[in-house]
Amino acid sequence: MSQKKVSQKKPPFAVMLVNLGTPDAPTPAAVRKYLAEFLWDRRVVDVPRPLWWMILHGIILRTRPGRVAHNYQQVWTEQGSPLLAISRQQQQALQARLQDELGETIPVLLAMTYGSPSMEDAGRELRRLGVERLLVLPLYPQFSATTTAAAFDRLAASLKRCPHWPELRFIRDYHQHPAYIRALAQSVRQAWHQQGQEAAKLVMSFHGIPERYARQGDPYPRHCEATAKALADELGLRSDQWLLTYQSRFGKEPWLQPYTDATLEQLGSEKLRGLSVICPGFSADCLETLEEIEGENREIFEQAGGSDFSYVPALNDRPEHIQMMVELVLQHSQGW
Ligand SMILES: C=CC1=C(C)c2cc3[nH]c(cc4nc(cc5[nH]c(cc1n2)c(C)c5CCC(=O)O)C(CCC(=O)O)=C4C)c(C)c3C=C
Ligand SMILES: [Fe+2]
Ligand SMILES: [Fe+2]
Repeated sequence: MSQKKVSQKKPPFAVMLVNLGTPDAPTPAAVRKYLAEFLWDRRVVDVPRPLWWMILHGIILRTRPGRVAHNYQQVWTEQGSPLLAISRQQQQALQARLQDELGETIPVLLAMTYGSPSMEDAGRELRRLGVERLLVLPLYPQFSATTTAAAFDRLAASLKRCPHWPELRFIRDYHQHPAYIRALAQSVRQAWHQQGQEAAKLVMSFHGIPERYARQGDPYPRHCEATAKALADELGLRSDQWLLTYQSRFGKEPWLQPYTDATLEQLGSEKLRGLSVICPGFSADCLETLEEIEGENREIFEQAGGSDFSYVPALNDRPEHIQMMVELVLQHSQGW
């Protein structure tokens, strides 16, 4: 969006939406560059550096980018990567809604932890606008050190050589926020209304992390469990109507379980008719939802014998999602 159109009067504060980041193009070279930055972060992979450098550069970055670039090609849009295109829509919609709500321009910037737009890009824009207070909203409803803390590290690194710090507030998570749970429930009800009936089962699939990280204290699985339970309660589901699973496993060590793909294979083999999958931890549709769930996991379920699969899209720029962001911003900017 055109951040240059913002008026010259100093805004009372600005909001920075943060998400993971995505390759610049669905090509092996661009995916290699993205994975090289992302997978080098110790918050993401904590294997000792010399060994990890050899594995990453000697094996993973030689073999994975070709296959993953092919996957990105399946979901790429005219506006580029879905994650970036949808994040831009969220940015525009939030700025417009804040303008309506507060009657003044609150600049909303977008920054990615990896790749572009970078935190430095956002920092330059903040300086141009004369912003002195910054509210950072990482679009990860559930806290994990692998995502939320990594975003914080990246922000701190971008400020290391910055002589003009803004006052900072950082939203840690919103995994049980009523407006978030309501928005998720509404998206499920709408999907079921459009398909003419409720699904027999709702699978709530979250991105996984290594089990070891949770044992070391990452509260992420507790946050996912709380979100899933709150969503099930909001929808009035019985305990046999929903399941919590974890997707996107990477590497050889055990990740959080049950795994989404194994669960869907099992449900398919039981000849389940009517399965909806929602991914509440993804605020924007991306490779992991569109290709892995709507593509790959649908196929696993159907090939095992299941039928009537549906994927409930991420909250993206749905009005209830943007309203939730407005509520978070108003709550966390008090006194500014
Ligand atoms: C290697 C370890 C990984 C951890 C830990 C991890 C945690 C994690 N990731 C997300 C959200 C997203 N991940 C996405 C892609 C993606 N994730 C990993 C690895 C880990 N993620 C990889 C290697 C990739 C790239 C694709 C691939 O090579 O398979 C994305 C999608 C990005 C896009 O461009 O669309 C998101 C979003 C969360 C929420 C999370 C922990 C809670
Ligand atoms: Fe990931
Ligand atoms: Fe994946």
